[in-house]
Amino acid sequence: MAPHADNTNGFANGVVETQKKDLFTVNSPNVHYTDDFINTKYTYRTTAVTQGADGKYVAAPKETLYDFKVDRKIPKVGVMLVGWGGNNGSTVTAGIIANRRGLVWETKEGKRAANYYGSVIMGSTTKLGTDSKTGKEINIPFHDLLPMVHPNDLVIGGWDISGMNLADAMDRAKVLEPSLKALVRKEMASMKPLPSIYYPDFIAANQEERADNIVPGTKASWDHVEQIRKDIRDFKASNGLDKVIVQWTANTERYADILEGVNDTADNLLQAIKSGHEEVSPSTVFAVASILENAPFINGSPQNTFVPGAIQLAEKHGAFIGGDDFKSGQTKMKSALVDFLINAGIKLTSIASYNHLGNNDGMNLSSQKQFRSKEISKSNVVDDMVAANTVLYKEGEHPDHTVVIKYMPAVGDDKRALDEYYAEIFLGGHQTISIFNVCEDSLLASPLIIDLVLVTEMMTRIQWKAHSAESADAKYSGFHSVLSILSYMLKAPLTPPGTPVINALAKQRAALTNIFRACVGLEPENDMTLEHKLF
Ligand SMILES: NC(=O)c1ccc[n+]([C@@H]2O[C@H](COP(=O)([O-])OP(=O)(O)OC[C@H]3O[C@@H](n4cnc5c(N)ncnc54)[C@H](O)[C@@H]3O)[C@@H](O)[C@H]2O)c1
Ligand SMILES: O=P([O-])([O-])O[C@@H]1[C@@H](O)[C@H](O)[C@@H](O)[C@H](O)[C@@H]1O
Repeated sequence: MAPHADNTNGFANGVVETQKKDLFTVNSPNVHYTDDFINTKYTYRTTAVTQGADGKYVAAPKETLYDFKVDRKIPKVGVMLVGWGGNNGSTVTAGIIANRRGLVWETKEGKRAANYYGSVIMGSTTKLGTDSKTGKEINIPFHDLLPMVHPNDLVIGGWDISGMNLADAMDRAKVLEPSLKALVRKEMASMKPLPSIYYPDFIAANQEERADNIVPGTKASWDHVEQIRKDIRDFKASNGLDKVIVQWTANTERYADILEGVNDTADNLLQAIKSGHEEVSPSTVFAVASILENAPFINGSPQNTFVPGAIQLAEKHGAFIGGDDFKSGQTKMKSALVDFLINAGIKLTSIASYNHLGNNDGMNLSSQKQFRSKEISKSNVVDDMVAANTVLYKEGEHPDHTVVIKYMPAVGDDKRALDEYYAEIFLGGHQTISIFNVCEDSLLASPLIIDLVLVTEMMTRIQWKAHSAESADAKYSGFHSVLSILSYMLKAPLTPPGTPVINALAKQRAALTNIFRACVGLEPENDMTLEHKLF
């Protein structure tokens, strides 16, 4: 099918993928399909634990009944990236063009074809069940678990304080092969980021030289909120979109101070923006504007964009937010390795995480305040796994953990991550694991940008209500505004206030998988395979 006419950013719109044939249906009295919806009655089984006066635990199976409703209609979706002209923004844009057109290009290792490797939604599978005759596992593409948007159909636009068009930005990024760049250059050259807001105090001073595409004003103002809201509406209208998702892939900002009367509540935050308070960051202004436009907002960087007032505003408007900080390479590895070591009963006693990189992100992070934001997100990722193992670690005990990031221009986007994991093992022994991990950062982060969009968009089409006789006429609701289901893609998962943060990578993937399975009436995936043990 020929693509639609170019949009205002000159990015040829992929045609919205027609409702592809469902790969499977669920045969269950609890699942009812209509043309528009999948309606499911789901029994959520957990274990309620109480502790008696004698200190003994009592575990009781608990069942909660839910009704889920999934909208099967695949909408036309736009993604607006803040920092579109950056390494990640230009790379993910080129990647979607390459996939949509099925491009093949020459490299020194021979021909390479466009793919979505590194995307958990597009590049991995999930177990549907076992063949009723052979007992073999049947695995399906994760993307087929629910009626999700296809990334080839995404319309991309966005903002950047640098006015460079996306072809020149792609060259500046130095991420992609010249042969691939040549194939997408024309389309990329026609795309130019919208002007953005620039508050110098929030990012490194070394970023000033690229700030030639900015909206007037160097601190928060309500005009900035209204301008961003208008940009979102215009992008949606000019591309005939059903919905827009906004994602921050701009520079890492310093942390904002949490100030009573300024950003502690929704009303105070709105007032602080109107009064031009200097502690309101550009990313928080973008979050507020997106929330008010009911466009989900995802923060791919580590700063505390979601100050308490922003979270409260999202909850008030029933808008989706998610973050923080793409989990692309060194930390993704850590969240899997630490989970394995601690759950194997091996007492991790120190983690040294060093990396150097030479891209603009690294240059911004060479400034202490911006590095501090990243150090926090990279350091907290082991907390839940350590706290869960009271056999190895006493209350408050944890491994030493050091994070170092150095800017070395020569290596560009190809970050070098060096890690040492040092652990105590049986009878006073030690295990030392050293890892040298070259992460092509933008090629690892771009698929995460896509996954965050696909999952967030899917969540806008899933509703739930408690299942009971009384609730038969009750209204359906959306999931909580803070999308903790996105945690697999993020270093510092944002969760609804007062709820636990899970960093263990396997648990995060299981949560994503099993929530999606529940929406089509399937039990959580478990690997008991009793059918292969009890016979
Ligand atoms: N593997 C990864 O690349 C990775 C992993 C985790 C997090 N991140 C985070 O993602 C972000 C982007 O990474 P990158 O490598 O693309 O960085 P980059 O520096 O190449 O791109 C950032 C872009 O944001 C623009 N920008 C800065 N302030 C802006 C504003 N107020 N409005 C609009 N645009 C603005 C800059 O001009 C630049 O083009 C960084 O914060 C980085 O820490 C990246
Ligand atoms: O995701 P990850 O590889 O652990 O962390 C990365 C850091 O190692 C890198 O220094 C930084 O520039 C990237 O933005 C990213 O945060």
